[in-house]
Amino acid sequence: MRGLYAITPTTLCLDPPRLLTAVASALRGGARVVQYRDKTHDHARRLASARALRTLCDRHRAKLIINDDVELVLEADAHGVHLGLDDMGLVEARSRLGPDRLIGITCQDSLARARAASEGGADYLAFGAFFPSRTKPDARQATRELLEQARVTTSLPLCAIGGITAQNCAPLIAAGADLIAAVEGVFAAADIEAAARAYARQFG
Ligand SMILES: Cc1ncc(COP(=O)(O)OP(=O)(O)O)c(N)n1
Ligand SMILES: Cc1nc(C(=O)O)sc1CCOP(=O)(O)O
Ligand SMILES: [Mg+2]
Repeated sequence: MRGLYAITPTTLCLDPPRLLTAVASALRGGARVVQYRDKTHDHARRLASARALRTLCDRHRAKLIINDDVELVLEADAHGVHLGLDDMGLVEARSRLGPDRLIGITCQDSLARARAASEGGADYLAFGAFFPSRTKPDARQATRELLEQARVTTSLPLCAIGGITAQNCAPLIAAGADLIAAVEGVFAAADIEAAARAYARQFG
């Protein structure tokens, strides 16, 4: 797993045709992972969108990760789930999803949490927020030095998130980030494909 990790804004999820058009643009621009992050509870719409996103991601050989919702991963046959501190625990999620689905874990600014997630069988570790984020203004802040420390302690893919743009992500990649996750930097752009391509270029 390496490259741009594009995360959908909830507002866009309310309009499935626009969501699919926007995600298709991000994928054409080179996004390698897509996270369906929809904080609403409209199960029918969420399931239909997740299924359509899986088909779209397959077409681009990209991975579809579902935010928070392990059961939706199974229903939509997505590639995996992203779990934070308030979500289902890693042990229970692994037992529900089996060995082949991906599980990403939020570590915020904690190497201890990263170690526990790694030992518990996570597939990638997410650190953040590296910059102020309008999507999540209250996110804890993480540093580039923390990412460097994580890099020497694990070979799992490391994901950096929080206020990351194509212009500020290079030092994070140099510090060891395999995945750069972004919401606003991709989906608030007037030209989503070009925005995604600008991130993708940073991976060389
Ligand atoms: C790639 C990635 N990293 C971190 C998060 C944050 O997850 P979480 O702390 O569970 O917060 P919510 O996204 O659920 O509000 C993420 N979603 N993706
Ligand atoms: C969903 C999320 N989690 C974060 C964390 O630090 O765990 S920051 C964040 C929001 C990322 O959106 P943007 O790219 O618009 O800042
Ligand atoms: Mg969560």
